[in-house]
Amino acid sequence: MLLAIDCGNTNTVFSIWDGTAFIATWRTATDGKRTADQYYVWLNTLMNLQGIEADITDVIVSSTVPRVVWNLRVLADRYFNARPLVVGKPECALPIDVRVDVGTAVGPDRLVNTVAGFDLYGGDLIVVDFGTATTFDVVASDGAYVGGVIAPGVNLSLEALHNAAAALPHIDISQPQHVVGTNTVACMQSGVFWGYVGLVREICARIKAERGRGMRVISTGGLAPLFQQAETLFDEYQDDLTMHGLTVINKYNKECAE
Ligand SMILES: Nc1ncnc2c1ncn2[C@@H]1O[C@H](COP(=O)(O)OP(=O)(O)OP(=O)(O)O)[C@@H](O)[C@H]1O
Ligand SMILES: CC(C)(CO)[C@@H](O)C(=O)NCCC(=O)O
Ligand SMILES: [K+]
Repeated sequence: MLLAIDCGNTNTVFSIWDGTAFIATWRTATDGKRTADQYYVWLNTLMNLQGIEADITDVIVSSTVPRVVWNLRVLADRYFNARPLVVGKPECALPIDVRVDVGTAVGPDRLVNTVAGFDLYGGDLIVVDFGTATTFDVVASDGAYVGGVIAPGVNLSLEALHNAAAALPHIDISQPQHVVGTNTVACMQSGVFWGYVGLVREICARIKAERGRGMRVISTGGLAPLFQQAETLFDEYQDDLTMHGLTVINKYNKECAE
């Protein structure tokens, strides 16, 4: 079985893939100081609690935080006797081209989302991921990653308001009843919620115009459904898009090795 690890700047998600389905998914806060032993105790406890007997033979990692990779490598080696595939490293082959400026290191999560989007929906896509940052990945007709857009994440924007302005509280995002807020929280929610609806719509429209073609918009990330409820911004929502991409990349590398 495959242990797929998607490490973002805020959260790290572990999923176990049995070759057909994900049999378990667990989330923890990303922490560069967590050791391999700590990861294993945590994973093993959850597996036992849920009665999951997983014979993990392969490990694949996508990490936007370089310093956690070392401990995840030790986890794979020490506890699963596996040499992990790390997306973005030369030994991890990708089934897509990456067409960006020379010397540019594209975030591995964006490459994985591109692979997943192309696998599920074909080419000419915009993949929008609502994580720590809100990213837009542009997928060409042949599946290549050809660039994109990075905007501040929804929660990051709310935190920035709170951190910078003494009178603004820490709040969670939700869809406000009205655009015109009549209290501080409603004003902040309106600014970020409707601001984001506009941001997504404008960026997708400009990408389509710049590329001179229609493109399907695929969304992923915990906050995408909240936006989709209010306005039709996306053609498809795929909750486990990044995890799906990791399984595709793992399979591709196994086939290449044969
Ligand atoms: N149904 C939901 N309603 C509201 N918020 C949610 C829901 N599901 C998840 N979230 C929140 O959405 C956020 C986005 O989750 P996601 O895994 O896409 O990115 P992240 O973990 O914040 O960022 P990164 O992947 O960069 O670490 C998380 O902070 C999570 O708490
Ligand atoms: C933009 C983030 C933070 C989104 O997770 C990540 O993909 C990243 O660190 N990217 C590196 C820069 C780039 O993708 O061009
Ligand atoms: K993510």
